[in-house]
Amino acid sequence: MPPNAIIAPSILSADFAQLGAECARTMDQGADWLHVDIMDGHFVPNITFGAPVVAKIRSHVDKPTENHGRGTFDCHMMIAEPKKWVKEFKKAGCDLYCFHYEAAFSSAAESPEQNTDEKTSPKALIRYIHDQGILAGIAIKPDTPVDVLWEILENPEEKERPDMVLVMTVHPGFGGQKFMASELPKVQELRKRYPELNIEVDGGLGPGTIDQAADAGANVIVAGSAVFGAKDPAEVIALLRKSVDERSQKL
Ligand SMILES: O=C(CO)[C@@H](O)[C@H](O)COP(=O)(O)O
Ligand SMILES: [Fe+2]
Repeated sequence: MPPNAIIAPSILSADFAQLGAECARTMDQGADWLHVDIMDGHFVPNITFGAPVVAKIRSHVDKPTENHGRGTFDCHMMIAEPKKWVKEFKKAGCDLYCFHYEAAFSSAAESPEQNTDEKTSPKALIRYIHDQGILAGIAIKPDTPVDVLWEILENPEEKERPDMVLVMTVHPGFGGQKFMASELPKVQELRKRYPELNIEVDGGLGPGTIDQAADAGANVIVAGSAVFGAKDPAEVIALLRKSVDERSQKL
């Protein structure tokens, strides 16, 4: 059976003028993790905020007492140079550093396939993140086939294997976009091969789309506009959790 449901509201849809209070309130409403979207204006056509803001909001939410525990800061790094920022985000309070596969290779290579530099490979970056004492996640955009992950997930070196895979269900860059059901076969394939893996979906998740994602096998659910735009965010969080927990029993 897949791991338990983890509901991770994306604070991209929160009121940025009151971020600390918004984060604390969302945790009180039943969130497990907070999903923190970091965008640099290069990897994606949008800019959010950096480590100093993460450090400030960290003080409004209790640190998790165990890996993957309540209060985990799940930092989704939509940035062109993921290795450069690991230490700073760890210092700021990031618990799970999720970088994009597409950004992990040396910037000198024109495409991941051209990269032959082991030091800048995804597995080297995962090892580096683990060496800082935090969890590592790897994300793929809609245009990236899931097959690129097999080699990374099958690595016999535990330190070089990710703790979570994020399958984007929108093109990264903005909240409030339409859910892409076309990405769900990636989740199905991942779940078939890795029954115990934390598989996160991000983009367009809410009451109308959760059942499809849960049926495919996703257990970590990011929801921004569906939670922060709801009249009753606690009800939406509970509904997302119920869908995942019920459906995961049938997988
Ligand atoms: O990473 C991203 C967007 O790039 C997401 O985390 C969004 O912020 C999710 O927002 P909704 O689609 O749930 O509104
Ligand atoms: Fe995200």
